[in-house]
Amino acid sequence: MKVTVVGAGNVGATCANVLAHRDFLQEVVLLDIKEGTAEGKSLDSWQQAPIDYYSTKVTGITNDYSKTADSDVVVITSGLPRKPGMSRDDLISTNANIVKSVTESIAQYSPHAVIIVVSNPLDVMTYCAYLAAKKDSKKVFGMAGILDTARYRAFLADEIGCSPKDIQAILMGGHGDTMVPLPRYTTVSGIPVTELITPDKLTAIIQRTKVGGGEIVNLLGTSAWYAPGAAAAQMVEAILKDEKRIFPCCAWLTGEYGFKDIYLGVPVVLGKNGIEKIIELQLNQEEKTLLNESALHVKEVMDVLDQMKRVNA
Ligand SMILES: NC(=O)c1ccc[n+]([C@@H]2O[C@H](COP(=O)([O-])OP(=O)(O)OC[C@H]3O[C@@H](n4cnc5c(N)ncnc54)[C@H](O)[C@@H]3O)[C@@H](O)[C@H]2O)c1
Ligand SMILES: O=C(O)C[C@H](O)C(=O)O
Repeated sequence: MKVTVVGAGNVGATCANVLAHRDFLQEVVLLDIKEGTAEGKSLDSWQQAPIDYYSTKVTGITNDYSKTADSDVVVITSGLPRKPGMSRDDLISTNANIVKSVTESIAQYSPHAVIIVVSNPLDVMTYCAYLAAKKDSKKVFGMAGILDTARYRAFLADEIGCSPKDIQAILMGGHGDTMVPLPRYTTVSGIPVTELITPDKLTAIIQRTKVGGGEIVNLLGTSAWYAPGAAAAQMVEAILKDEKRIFPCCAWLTGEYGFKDIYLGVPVVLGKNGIEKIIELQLNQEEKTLLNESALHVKEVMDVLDQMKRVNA
């Protein structure tokens, strides 16, 4: 089993480090375009191994894709993060070029790899990787829903005064302010969340979740990495261990939920073949309306990418 993480910045290095801590792989390859970055972080991670008691070695590489050959899973985190005042969509032109060229190199050396995209704007960068990889959409998908759901669960745990471990939730839609947390599908150890929290508090938490990425950008001047890196690692583990975990992921829809030819966050089953199933929940009218709004926004930004491709063709 071989895993490559492209981009040894905050998210990529965290993802590789979390995978090393899980200790089920021999090696994680970490690649960056900037000389020394992946090598330095890999060395640091290896020096943590005797302390934290793991044997997975992270190998750092500068841009030599031959060393990533025959990866089973590749996580793409290369690209600019946003700064305060920016939206994720503002990153489209820079990151589309990066994601396209990285995906082409990955496809050349690891034609059978499952590709997990993390770079923003997430839904559209996943589409960009899908176009560049020219492979089954079940093997090209994006990480966002696990992170967004984790934020929602963490905020609920704070409010209810319980462990975040006991909160189960699902969230759908694009990775942006139009994402759709689903209180009807949120429980606390089996108890409907609405029995433990007032409607006003729940509405406030949903709103905070939607702008959860921006909250961190405003605090740090760059975007989050601990939870995003761990979320991507959780997807890698589910695939390589064929766990059949159910997670919200950014998946290519071919009619599910009434949408076609769009990447959007939906619940899926993750296993050794990538996305093994898209789960279709019964949404009520309000939920459908919110999901439609979110899909419309994602489609608009996908159209910008298609337009950029026509101009550059
Ligand atoms: N999907 C999500 O939920 C989510 C969460 C957090 C961050 N992100 C996104 O992930 C991306 C990375 O964020 P970060 O905080 O790690 O940024 P970062 O700046 O810390 O790291 C990005 C790394 O990519 C590298 N890079 C740039 N071009 C490259 C190329 N062509 N090939 C290889 N490496 C290249 C850079 O040298 C840098 O080390 C951003 O686009 C950010 O918006 C997404
Ligand atoms: O908010 C960002 O720009 C990064 C990421 O998408 C996040 O949600 O943390």
